Amino acid sequence: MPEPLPDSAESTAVSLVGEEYEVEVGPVAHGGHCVARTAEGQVLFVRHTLPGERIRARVTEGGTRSSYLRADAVEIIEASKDRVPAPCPYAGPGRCGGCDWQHAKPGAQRRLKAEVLTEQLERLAGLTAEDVRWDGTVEPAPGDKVPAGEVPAWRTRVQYAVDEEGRAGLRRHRSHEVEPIDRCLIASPEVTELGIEKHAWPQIASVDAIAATGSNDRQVVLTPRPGGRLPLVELDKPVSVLRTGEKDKAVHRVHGRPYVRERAEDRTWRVGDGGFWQVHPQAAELLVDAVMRGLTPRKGEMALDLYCGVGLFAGALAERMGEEGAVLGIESHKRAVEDARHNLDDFPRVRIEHGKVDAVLPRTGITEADLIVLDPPRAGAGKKTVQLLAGLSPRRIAYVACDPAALARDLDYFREAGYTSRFLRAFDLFPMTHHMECVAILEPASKRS
Ligand SMILES: C[S@@+](CC[C@H](N)C(=O)[O-])C[C@H]1O[C@@H](n2cnc3c(N)ncnc32)[C@H](O)[C@@H]1O
Repeated sequence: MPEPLPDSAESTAVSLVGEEYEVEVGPVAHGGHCVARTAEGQVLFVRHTLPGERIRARVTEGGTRSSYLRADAVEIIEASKDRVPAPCPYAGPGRCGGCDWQHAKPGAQRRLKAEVLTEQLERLAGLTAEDVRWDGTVEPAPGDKVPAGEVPAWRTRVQYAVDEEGRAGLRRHRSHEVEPIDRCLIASPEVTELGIEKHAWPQIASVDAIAATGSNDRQVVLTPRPGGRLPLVELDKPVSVLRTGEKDKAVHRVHGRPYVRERAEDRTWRVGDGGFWQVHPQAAELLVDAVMRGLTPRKGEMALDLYCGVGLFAGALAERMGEEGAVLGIESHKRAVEDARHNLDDFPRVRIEHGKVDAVLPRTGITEADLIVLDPPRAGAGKKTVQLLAGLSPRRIAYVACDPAALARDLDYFREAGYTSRFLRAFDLFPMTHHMECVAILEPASKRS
């Protein structure tokens, strides 16, 4: 007999966790799952399946009164032609939550992501691929083509969780539980070489492993368990070690450099304290190229790089706009601001301001900009920021987005504010997962007509 849901607002709701339903699987949905319906009409979001399959789904979350249930495909009755045996031994119902599409052919993964982007644009913004001038494809990163049955090893940063016994692994889907692993197939060879999985990590809650692209810098950031002391770290390769503070969450140097040096655009980028840098080794170059092709910066222009991290797009813009050009970057992470200033100190007309975009931008007194790049975190920029940006009357805007839902919402705000898409491109910079990266180039709607 199903148990009552302990955390349900509905006192009469009955948990359906563990119940099984034989269902026909419908379309893919944002988040790495597909939509199905029980015979009673209740919506299921099912992982480990593909559109068109007939499966047995086992409920993992939800009850009789839930607006939807989450489930895993535990038996594939009729398989999709896009299905392959998952190359990773840790993928599957109840196992590692890191990848979503281990069981799908690479081309099919990109089609699924394209369907998700299409659906999000349509449902959240009423936009078609034609409206945003997108060719409907998700482009693979060059170099990610691997023989059938193999997996591109792209992840240059991996956050390992550590279980009670000190074993490194990855978190199970929507869980704090750890799936101990011997090796992550999508980790880059340089991360794998560190041998994090081979070591015991007593008193540690998580280990962030970073292998820089284009330099030999390797780093681990350790987060101790409450009251835990740091173990002596001796890894297979020389690494710098940082530690996250228990109370303040500040990052402290244990040994080695407090930063790694990444290479992109023929420059070296210092990234400190485990701060943001694109995870796929080709992402920085690929995104800069897409953004610059879209913006076509001219000598002497004035540009903004918002949510600028360590200054990647600011540097690329400054390089192209020459000595007369000027760039203002805005970034909320203090250490990233210091790094951006350091990385771009050879450009006298680049200024980096510290703080949140919507608070700092009005204070700068800037009333016009020629070009804007914005690369916000997953939540997107939001209506207020979009209105601020449109008010600066840029001739073009490059929106770099890691979440298709936030992109769709913000494109809708931009449309309201008079900016439409000149083109949109989507990139598969997170193979085997449901994530993707998009670049939308916007211009005043008046230009388009
Ligand atoms: C997706 S990263 C982009 C970084 C950079 N453009 C790059 O490609 O390396 C987003 C950045 O925005 C910063 N951030 C988050 N919220 C912010 C806000 N409200 N205002 C300014 N920066 C913010 C984060 O610290 C992070 O560095």
